[in-house]
Amino acid sequence: MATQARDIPSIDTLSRTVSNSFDLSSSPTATFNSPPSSFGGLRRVSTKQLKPFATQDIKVLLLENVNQTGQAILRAQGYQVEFLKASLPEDKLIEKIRDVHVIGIRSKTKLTARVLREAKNLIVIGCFCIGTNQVDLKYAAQNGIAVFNSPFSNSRSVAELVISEIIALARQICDRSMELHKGTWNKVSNGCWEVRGKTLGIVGYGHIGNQLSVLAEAMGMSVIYYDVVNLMSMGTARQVQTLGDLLKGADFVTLHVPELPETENLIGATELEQMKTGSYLINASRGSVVDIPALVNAMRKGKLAGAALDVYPNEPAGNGDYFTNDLNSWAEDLRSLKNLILTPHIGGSTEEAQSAIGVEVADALVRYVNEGATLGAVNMPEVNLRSLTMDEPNHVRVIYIHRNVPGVLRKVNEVLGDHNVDKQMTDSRGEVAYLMADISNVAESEIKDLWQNLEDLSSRIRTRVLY
Ligand SMILES: NC(=O)C1=CN([C@@H]2O[C@H](COP(=O)(O)OP(=O)(O)OC[C@H]3O[C@@H](n4cnc5c(N)ncnc54)[C@H](O)[C@@H]3O)[C@@H](O)[C@H]2O)C=CC1
Ligand SMILES: O=C(O)CCC(=O)C(=O)O
Repeated sequence: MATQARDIPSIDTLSRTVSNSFDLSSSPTATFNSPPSSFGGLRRVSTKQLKPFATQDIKVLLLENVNQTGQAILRAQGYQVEFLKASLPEDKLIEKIRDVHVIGIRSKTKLTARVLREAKNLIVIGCFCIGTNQVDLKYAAQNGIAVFNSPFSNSRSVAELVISEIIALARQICDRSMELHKGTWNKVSNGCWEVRGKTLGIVGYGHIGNQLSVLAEAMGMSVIYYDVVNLMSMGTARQVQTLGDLLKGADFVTLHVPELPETENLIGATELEQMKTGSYLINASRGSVVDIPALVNAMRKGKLAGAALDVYPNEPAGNGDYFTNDLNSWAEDLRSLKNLILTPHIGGSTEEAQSAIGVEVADALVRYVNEGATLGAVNMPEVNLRSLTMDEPNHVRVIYIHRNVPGVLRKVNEVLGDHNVDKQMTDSRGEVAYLMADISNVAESEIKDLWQNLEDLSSRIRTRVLY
């Protein structure tokens, strides 16, 4: 287990001053941590803003043009926020990540074990997107770094892009438009179809697949779907038992699965061969899901009448003229194909989605940094306690992320034992467990010892004491 840098500053800087207090209506944590109904309804209390360090010492690095809404929330906390429009190459990322407590990324930045090993101060990662395949989630958890994402704020945007592509492919709109841009009038109906009455096959019937299902039926399409789990159908959609059944039955096949070892090249030469002649393929999931040379082949042979790709195995770090063979060896082949829509990973790129994602992920980061709450984390157990209040001035919140091995709780409670444990919650996820306890009557002079005693336990991954 790598040794992490310590979260806690010297006792001299451990001030008990609560410089910002909020009442229930203005606290950034109020809606999240309001007392449960078992506490007798909503009591108007002043929640205490907890501090692991002075908030202005928290360094945040935001990459990939994270939306302004997210930046504003983080800056309002007083954190130091550095914002960059593009992602960084690995060497530059390693240089920068050494210094920061929080990093915000989108789908491009790869937070591998090699990068995270250098991130000695990092406590939390915010993926301002749905996919988290770009982060080594296991390594992060084993090293006490929580990861948050936005599980559905851009689902609708992706579904709407796909709907537009279904019609655009059926009518060859992009080719006609490109021709006319070049001055050529080409009025044809050959190979152009209505979508009404056609069958849409959805692979991966999650948040995006569901939205798409409803929209497609509203246009008069029949919907079939394939998923590795049994799921309730929307409307009159029908789940099929195998991918082969879906490929054989659909006029349009659209992919909405996560990037996993099992989904790599999910659609290759064999699967393309199973599709109906003259059908269409759409991929707005991840570039690894389709074997692109096999797709080029299927299109050249006329097996497919068209395709739309939004995602690619290698994507550029930022905007510019990068869609060439230097990045992906088959880029020129793709560019030469007819009725092939190529978009630069914009499925989730709408004002609505990006602004909602900015708020959702930034809020989760603030809750985690300031209060230790892991609700919504994708790699840690979900743990939360109601907020400490201003009526509890000598309370501290202990967060102990540890290896999930027998006997830890006994040892932790021995350390906490001289104090009153007001509330405590612990949960585990695989090899990692997360304990949160609010303890009372802690003198300022005791905080550092408390922290040190927990750090000295052999099961420790990371200790934070918020006060
Ligand atoms: N192009 C873009 O801008 C965007 C792309 N995405 C991608 O779309 C993916 C799907 O997003 P959501 O619908 O929100 O995810 P989700 O998690 O709600 O749904 C994914 C579904 O795929 C199923 N699945 C997993 N492995 C499968 C397999 N081997 N075969 C068939 N089904 C399988 C799951 O059971 C689940 O129902 C994301 O993981 C992300 O990679 C997401 C948002 C934007
Ligand atoms: O907007 C982005 O950068 C990524 C969108 C995406 O692929 C996701 O949300 O998983």
